[in-house]
Amino acid sequence: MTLPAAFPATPAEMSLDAAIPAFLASLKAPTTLLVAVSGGSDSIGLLSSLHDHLQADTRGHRLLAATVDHQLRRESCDEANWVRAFCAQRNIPHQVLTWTSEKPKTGLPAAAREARYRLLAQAADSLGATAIVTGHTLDDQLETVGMRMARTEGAGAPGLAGMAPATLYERRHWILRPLLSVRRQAIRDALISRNLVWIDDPSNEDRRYERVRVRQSQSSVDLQSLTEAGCLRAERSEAAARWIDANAERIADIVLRIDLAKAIEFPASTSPWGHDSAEAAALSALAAIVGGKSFRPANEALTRLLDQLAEGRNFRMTLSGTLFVRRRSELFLTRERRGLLPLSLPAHSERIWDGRYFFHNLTSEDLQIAPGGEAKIAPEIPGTIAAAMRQNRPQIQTLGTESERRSSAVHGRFHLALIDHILPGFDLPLAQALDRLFDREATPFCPI
Ligand SMILES: Nc1ncnc2c1ncn2[C@@H]1O[C@H](COP(=O)(O)OP(=O)(O)OP(=O)(O)O)[C@@H](O)[C@H]1O
Repeated sequence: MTLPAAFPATPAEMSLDAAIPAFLASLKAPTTLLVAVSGGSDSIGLLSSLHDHLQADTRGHRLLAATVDHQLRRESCDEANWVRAFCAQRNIPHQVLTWTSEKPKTGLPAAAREARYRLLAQAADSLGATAIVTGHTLDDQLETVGMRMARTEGAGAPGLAGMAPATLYERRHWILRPLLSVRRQAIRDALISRNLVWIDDPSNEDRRYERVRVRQSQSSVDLQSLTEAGCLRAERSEAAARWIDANAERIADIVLRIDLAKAIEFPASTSPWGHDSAEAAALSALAAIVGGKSFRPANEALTRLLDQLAEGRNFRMTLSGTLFVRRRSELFLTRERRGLLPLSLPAHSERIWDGRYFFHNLTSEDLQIAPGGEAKIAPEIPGTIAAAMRQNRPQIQTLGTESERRSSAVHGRFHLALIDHILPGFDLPLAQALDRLFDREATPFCPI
């Protein structure tokens, strides 16, 4: 088994004092690390160990810390101040980031996580940090996979690889997790032996949260199976990337063409059109991207596409909002016509339209993005694809009756919903192939 890049060096459990030097050694260049510290044992262990090991480090890494005050519990402000004092004693620059906006009634853990990463990313920008570092442990990893197993479609599903050691957030900030092979108890033991204390968050024991229930039940997942799932996911991503590079071509704004005669002979196709094949991995990613979705199609739907392709006849079908049209040995993909909605683009705002285009309104005028922008239609494009193209492109309108193009005052670019918000490091090769296909700036390089 070859371990891909951005992957823990060992599938065995590690101590805190082994994991941190291994992590520091894996950094490719001098790095400014912004450590996300809640004050709990994991992040205090992470920060104190990084601080200790960096005393003797001469490679020029820098340490910063930030605490998010979610304002969900009365004690949260005191806890953030406690972390501030902990950092001050060690001369580690620290910021408290406060989540001030109104809290949702449902989905609070997910909303809090979104807010936390947004605030940490803003802090990383303002402080000039190269990467954000979190204290996720092997226990968190096993809980995550335990929860995903309850919902997933069986062995081989990408989510079973768990959290990646490096994840790119908003195509801009790498989030690194050096403690994914370390048990929470090992961190606590290390802290006790150093006479260090931490804060216990009472919501970690609250059985209303699924994560807590999973933690308190027996899990059948282990580090070995996790590592194998991670390797499998990374290998599939690489195979899909090679397949896309070799076979997919963008022939108009968001219309792809695949030469099937060539694709079937692709070297990685051990079982052409099988679920484990490179084309299945590539086509499921392309279906999500072209359709503007942040998740891949379900297995059952993907099977229908693969079965059609195996039959060899012309066909037309939709999958994940993507229209697939086969004409002899060519397969065309574009966004289907259904479900395209207008979206307001207020003055100076940034919005994503249809999961496919990002717009920044640089004007002081309220605008709207509507389906039906101009499309140049080449003669080789089949009629159904051309009809969809006339609807699926964006046009910018003023809010009055008269519509007007304002391309100079509105900045627009492709948005690939599947990978642009959160990109697990396993899928980095796939993201790089998609950058080439969509002529985008390269994905920022990973610090480890
Ligand atoms: N309030 C906070 N401020 C700063 N960092 C935090 C905060 N809460 C969590 N973190 C960071 O996230 C890591 C994981 O924390 P925890 O497991 O409590 O969060 P979570 O809600 O499970 O996060 P995720 O859902 O992203 O896994 C912590 O070790 C820490 O690095």
